[in-house]
Amino acid sequence: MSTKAIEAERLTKTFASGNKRVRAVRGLDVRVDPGELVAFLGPNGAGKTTSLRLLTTLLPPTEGAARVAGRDVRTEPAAVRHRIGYVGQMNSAGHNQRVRDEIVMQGRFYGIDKNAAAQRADSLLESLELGWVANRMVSSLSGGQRRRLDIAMGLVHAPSLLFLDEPSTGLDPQSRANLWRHILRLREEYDTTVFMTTHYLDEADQFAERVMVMDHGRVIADDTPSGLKANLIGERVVLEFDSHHEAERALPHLREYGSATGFQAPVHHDRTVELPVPAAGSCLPKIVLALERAGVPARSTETKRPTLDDVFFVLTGRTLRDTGVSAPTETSETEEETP
Ligand SMILES: Nc1ncnc2c1ncn2[C@@H]1O[C@H](COP(=O)(O)OP(=O)(O)OP(=O)(O)O)[C@@H](O)[C@H]1O
Repeated sequence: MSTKAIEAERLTKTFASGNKRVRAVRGLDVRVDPGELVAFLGPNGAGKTTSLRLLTTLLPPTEGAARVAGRDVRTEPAAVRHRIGYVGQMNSAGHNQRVRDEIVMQGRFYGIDKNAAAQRADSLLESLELGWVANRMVSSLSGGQRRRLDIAMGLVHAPSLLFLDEPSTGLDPQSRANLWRHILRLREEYDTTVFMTTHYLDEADQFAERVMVMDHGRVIADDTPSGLKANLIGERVVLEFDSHHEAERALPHLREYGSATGFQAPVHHDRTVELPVPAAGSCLPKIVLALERAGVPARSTETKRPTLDDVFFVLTGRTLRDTGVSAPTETSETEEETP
């Protein structure tokens, strides 16, 4: 039996849209180990939500197979649903319910008895720091509290695997940070595997153990954030010289150094030269020494480390902004503090 939390092979979804066929997901292969936190990134329309809906049995695949939480999405969809939590992009809780009642009701929906559902609700309310709003109406919660309630509802039946579709979209930076603190704590407390989509590359970089990038329905990269950055971009050292002329004089030495070590060509701009290197820590002292020996010492040096934005650009030819994803919403909402 599979020990993977998610194991999908050649998962495919084709939609009929008028007389056209939209190939939203084209042969998705995913393997996620228990306990991993995987971020699924991609431009708008890349196929992320459709993939999540296939893995959570909300959509049947056109082709391919997947086992999620040990069960087959085609033949055992009910068993899969019982074993996973899914938090979609829209809030699911009812506005006119009290927060705690909403979680208990969700637990009852999953067949948990009344006492156990109440106990679970209390424990989740505490973990997510929502205990003090337990008796408030859902409609009175802030955006960040609402999102945490969604997560509590997704976890009420103690699933080992949680799918989150853009959990932090629309939250202000403080609420995003707060939400993340809770997601990470829940992982520690309950050992939950998390598979999530996000448009915030900084979040994926900081919190995900693995990043999968999807474009045009296919996974085009799958690695740790640092692996993606090192393998696709590498680091760059920026050398500043006393003048444009000095920088020009240094160029042949840097080209020579670059070609001897297999680096890409240096880029000259006014008094600075930028040189791609695999690891600045070990290369920089050698470069500085080579320039001193050649009589064109650098005035200052700086190391530029790539971001996931750089990776995204190299992979898709676009920045997330180009793809139509709006910048983080700076809402005026401020997360209320626990009194
Ligand atoms: N029910 C549907 N019928 C027809 N086409 C669909 C349907 N659902 C999704 N699509 C199309 O499938 C493609 C992938 O959509 P999907 O929502 O999975 O992308 P996404 O990566 O989640 O995008 P976003 O970042 O905007 O949420 C898009 O071209 C979309 O228009």
